[in-house]
Amino acid sequence: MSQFSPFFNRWLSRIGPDQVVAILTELVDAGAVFAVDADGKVLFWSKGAEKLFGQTADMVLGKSCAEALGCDQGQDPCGLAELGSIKAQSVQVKRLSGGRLTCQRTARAFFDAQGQFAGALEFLHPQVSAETLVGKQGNSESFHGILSRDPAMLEAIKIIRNVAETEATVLIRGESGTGKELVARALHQESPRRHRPFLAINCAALSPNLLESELFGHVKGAFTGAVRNHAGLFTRAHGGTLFLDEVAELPLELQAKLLRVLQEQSFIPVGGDSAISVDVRIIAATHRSLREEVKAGRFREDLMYRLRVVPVFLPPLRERRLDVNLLLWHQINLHNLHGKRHVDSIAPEAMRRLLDHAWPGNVRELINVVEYAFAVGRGNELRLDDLPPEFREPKPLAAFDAVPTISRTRNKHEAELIRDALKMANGNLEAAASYAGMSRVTFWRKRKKYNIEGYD
Ligand SMILES: Nc1ncnc2c1ncn2[C@@H]1O[C@H](COP(=O)(O)OP(=O)(O)OP(=O)(O)O)[C@@H](O)[C@H]1O
Repeated sequence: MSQFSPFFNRWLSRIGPDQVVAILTELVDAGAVFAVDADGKVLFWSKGAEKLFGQTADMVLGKSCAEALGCDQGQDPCGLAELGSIKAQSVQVKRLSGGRLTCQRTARAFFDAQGQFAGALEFLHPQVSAETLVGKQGNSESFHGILSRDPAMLEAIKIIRNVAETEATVLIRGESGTGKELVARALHQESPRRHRPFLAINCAALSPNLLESELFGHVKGAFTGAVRNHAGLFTRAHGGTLFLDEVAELPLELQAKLLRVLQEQSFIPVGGDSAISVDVRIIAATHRSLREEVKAGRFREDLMYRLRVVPVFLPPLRERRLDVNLLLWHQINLHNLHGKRHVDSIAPEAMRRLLDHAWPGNVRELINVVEYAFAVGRGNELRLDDLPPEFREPKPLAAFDAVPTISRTRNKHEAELIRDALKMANGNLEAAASYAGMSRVTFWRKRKKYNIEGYD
């Protein structure tokens, strides 16, 4: 279905397309939008771009965008004409006030009827450093947007760093929302293929026929509705990386076809009669055990060995309590940067619930919980009332826990919270109190109460 109503064009010409573009780009908060022509000369420079880079439209219109932005990325700064689109690329741009600013760049090229590059639309927004985002957290680990302090995650990051330079096929295992796609993107960014496309597909999301056509493409007339040739993801990802999410859901017939690409770097599009050669690195991901799938006869053993040359495991968030705090503050600081509310502490009861939560949706769920808290709550403290209902319901007591009193349960959580906070802060009381969402005095008092020593 078209995204436009049949009346859109009429409405657009009544208001004026330039007005609409200017207003639309103003709605994109904290970001710069600009358009360039086929020679890379700036045609449009949004108010956000003026604010972000300190250069008014008068100063840059008609200049080359490389000059306007002061990009220092060599001869072909973008590669955009060749790639067609760029997503979340990290670039350094100059500010009129001096200094350079690291931005995330997303861009889309346009091509005329002859297939010639006809210009592009770009969106840049400041990439805030992990240090700024995690604020009080101190020595955090951030790798291409992956934040973690958990030893198992850091191990996974180490493997990714080492394996990125090679051509090895990587299989990422982890529950939904643990960051499998983020990790796959990081691997691509670290690899020599970083200037080529990174494409992703969820193998569970499409019917077998559609999936085959999406992956391998089809030729005109291959089936009813195939009115023109369609280049599949393997063709479009040539030279780059293809991320196959939920690979365990790939139907058996497509598993054979995938195995062939991995072995021979070639495939035949649907309805085609000749093989196309490609150079694509595969990163696959699954929340299931491929071994179990092989045992159940649902997955080819030979393909499993081809895919899991380097297996990487991402633990669920409930097993990474150190990360819950880190990611919470990361998200809070993101909202603090852009929203009206400024949160600088978390009420102890809220913190306890957050640390105790099972996080079935992992980091994705945590992101949503913070968004919820900023939408419904007010004030500088994030309180229990700001959390979604499932956090506020009283927790059922475990059957084997012979009638523990509420205060005993609470004390246990509180003591654990204090121990965790001290560990995270390497014994620094000020930082530990802030992790636990308590004032320094309360933290000190509770620490005494539970007789928690060390870390000084
Ligand atoms: N360690 C992390 N640090 C920062 N952000 C993270 C981290 N892990 C995940 N995220 C964020 O959580 C969200 C979910 O991550 P992602 O899509 O990579 O998970 P996934 O495992 O691929 O999920 P699914 O299997 O459901 O597709 C994304 O917004 C991602 O940026």
